[in-house]
Amino acid sequence: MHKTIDTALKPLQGSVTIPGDKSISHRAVLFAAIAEGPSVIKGFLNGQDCLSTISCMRKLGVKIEEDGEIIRVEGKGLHGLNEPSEILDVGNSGTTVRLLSGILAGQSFSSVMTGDESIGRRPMRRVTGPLKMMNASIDGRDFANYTPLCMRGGSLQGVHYVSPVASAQVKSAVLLAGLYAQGVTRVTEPHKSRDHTERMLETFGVKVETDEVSAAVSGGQKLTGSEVDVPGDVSSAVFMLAAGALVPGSEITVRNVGMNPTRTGAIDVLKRMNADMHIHSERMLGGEPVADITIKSGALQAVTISGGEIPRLIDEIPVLALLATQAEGTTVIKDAAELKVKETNRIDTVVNQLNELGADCEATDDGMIIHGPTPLKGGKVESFHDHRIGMTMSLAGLIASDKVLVKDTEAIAVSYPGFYKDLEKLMN
Ligand SMILES: O=C(O)C1=C[C@@H](OP(=O)(O)O)[C@@H](O)[C@H](O)C1
Ligand SMILES: C=C(OP(=O)(O)O)C(=O)O
Repeated sequence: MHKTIDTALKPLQGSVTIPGDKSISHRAVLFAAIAEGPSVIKGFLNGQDCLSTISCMRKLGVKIEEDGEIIRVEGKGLHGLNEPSEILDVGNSGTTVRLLSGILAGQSFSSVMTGDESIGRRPMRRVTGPLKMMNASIDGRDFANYTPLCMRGGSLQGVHYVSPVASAQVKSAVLLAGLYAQGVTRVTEPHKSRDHTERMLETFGVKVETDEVSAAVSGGQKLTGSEVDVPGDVSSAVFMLAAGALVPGSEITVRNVGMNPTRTGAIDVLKRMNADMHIHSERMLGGEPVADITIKSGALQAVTISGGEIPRLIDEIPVLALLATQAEGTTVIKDAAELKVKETNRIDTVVNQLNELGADCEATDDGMIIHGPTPLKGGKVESFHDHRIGMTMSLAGLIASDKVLVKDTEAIAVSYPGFYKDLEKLMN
């Protein structure tokens, strides 16, 4: 499916409510499945990735009822999952394959996970390595680095894993395996990654010990079924905020934005870019901070984005790059080599597709350099089946001088199925 985006002829106005957080929705289903007793998840994201998590857990024998944004899960307890008779298909979801690896590492049965072509290119040794250190038996292409992964676990031993990458998927997989392991399992990262696992394990009754860059659990702790309220996904909200910042004369409000400090790097960057933004109605929802954000369009300044800030905005870099094409000065994004192992190599795809429309971006080894402001022109661009690239290029179409055709936009349903509907609401 291709989508043609027309230049926005009038300012955006009004408000949208941001749908559920993808990271939190995955975790809610996974943790509820291995908890004892029923759980109810409210505000669940019905994106393709989270639906892949539901489908894998069903194949492991978990009863899950879907009722729009409300999901009911009959927990099976830590040791109640069944050996699956079919291959577990994670679709396009890195979070599903990596977090589920941690749970499957604790099962004495055999299971096989695979996913789409993009998943088949993403590195899995970062999780299978530490899980093997804990005593899980895992095989796959290139010595368990690529899917399909074949796992048989059980009898795990706790470890202190010092991860070379700041990755919440690695941290979560190891901590989940740690629930099945003898003794204490600790993960230390170079920078703090999103901490939804630590927060939600506590909601399910597990004691997690944390400090700035480490998290630890003791094995054998059971989870108790719970009620989870999923806040809106800040990663999706940033697309709407960018639309409001870019289309001249706009003033919009995005509601229900998850404001977990491990996720709000892009909000900090928008402030540094001088975006006219007001954060209000701050509140707590399901153990996570939430707010509404009003933004007006206006002149933007170039910024430098690097270091410990990168994990706090890793998924927002494509759209921040688009904003940088319209900012005064040179934006430098570095320390972001992780972008190369996402759904696409997001350094190359972002730089090449923005340049197709007349931007002035250069790829570097660990990021990109963007010279702005440059007017964007119409054209045909690829999403390469990467949801974040599809949304970024669609927003480029709003400010380009002519129509932009974005290819394969169905991928957007991976994280934000209502993206065009929300955008159209702001355009009417
Ligand atoms: O744990 C999570 O829910 C996620 C962690 C991040 O990946 P890494 O752990 O690879 O950094 C992020 O890019 C992904 O969209 C979701
Ligand atoms: C990288 C992403 O997700 P995942 O790793 O779950 O595929 C993303 O949502 O941008």
